Amino acid sequence: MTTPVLTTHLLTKRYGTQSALTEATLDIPAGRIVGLVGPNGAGKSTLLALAAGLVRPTSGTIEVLGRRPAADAAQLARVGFVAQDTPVYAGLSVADHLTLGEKLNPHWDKQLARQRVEQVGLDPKKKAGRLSGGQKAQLALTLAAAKRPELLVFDEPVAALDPLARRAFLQNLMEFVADMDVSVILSSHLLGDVERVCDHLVVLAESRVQVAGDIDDLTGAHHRVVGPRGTLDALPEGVDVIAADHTDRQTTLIVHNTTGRPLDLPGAETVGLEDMVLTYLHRAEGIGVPTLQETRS
Ligand SMILES: Nc1ncnc2c1ncn2[C@@H]1O[C@H](COP(=O)(O)OP(=O)(O)OP(=O)(O)O)[C@@H](O)[C@H]1O
Repeated sequence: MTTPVLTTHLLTKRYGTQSALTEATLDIPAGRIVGLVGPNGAGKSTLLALAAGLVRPTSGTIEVLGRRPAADAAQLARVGFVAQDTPVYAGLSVADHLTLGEKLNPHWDKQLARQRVEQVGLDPKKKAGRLSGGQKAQLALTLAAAKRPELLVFDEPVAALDPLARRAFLQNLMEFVADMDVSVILSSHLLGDVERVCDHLVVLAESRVQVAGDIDDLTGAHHRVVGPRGTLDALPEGVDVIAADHTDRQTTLIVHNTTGRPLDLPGAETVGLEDMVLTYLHRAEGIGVPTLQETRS
């Protein structure tokens, strides 16, 4: 069996009295492109920093590729991490970055680095400070990729990019991931991007994991059920109500069917990824399901 890419158990990180991540329990299989979504301050960067070994847990456990994050040089080499602001050295040229990468990384893939720079049209002589946001993101991806990691971790890789550059970057990332046999975890505010690129989802809000799993499984297991008021009060065991809205005559529920069997309720229809995620985010904020319609307008 392949080692999971990320496992956490009751993982908690506090800064003083501020809870950044609370009792997160996750088990993410290898080979996925994982989208980590949630509002500002939800704990996404904290989870990624814990995975990269940049910060230590307050309590609970975390393993990345079966080992403690940043346990030693060998473990560091297995993970490529690109922080939120796609950090590059403004005063160094693109070529200088590749030289530095080669010096610092034992498994540096010189050919891959050179090829990618050429393929995405970066001028090796250009100083990184003069690159556009998209080009900086491409350089940061190249540096992380040429380490030949087993896991690439990106904190909001496309946040600074315009829609076209974003699409190009994500397309390029997908092609490259398919070629390289690498797992990816990326955080994003953009559900459309996550839907296009990712096959596994973690929703964080209020420092807690709200829901996690393979996207196809999750969207197949979340349903909107509408029925006359009073008829949906008793649901089968394993069908959890995520949100409920009642009018005088009618009840609308969003349910998570955890039974593994088809949901046998009249009028049930699956909800899309966006509605599912918004339902969890509203629930975390204590807002009911009726706002689903409002959020669309
Ligand atoms: N170094 C720190 N010191 C104190 N508090 C911190 C620190 N880092 C994060 N926090 C707090 O922890 C919480 C989670 O922050 P985090 O940066 O992980 O959220 P996020 O989901 O990545 O947010 P965003 O989408 O805005 O980047 C926030 O309330 C934040 O203020």
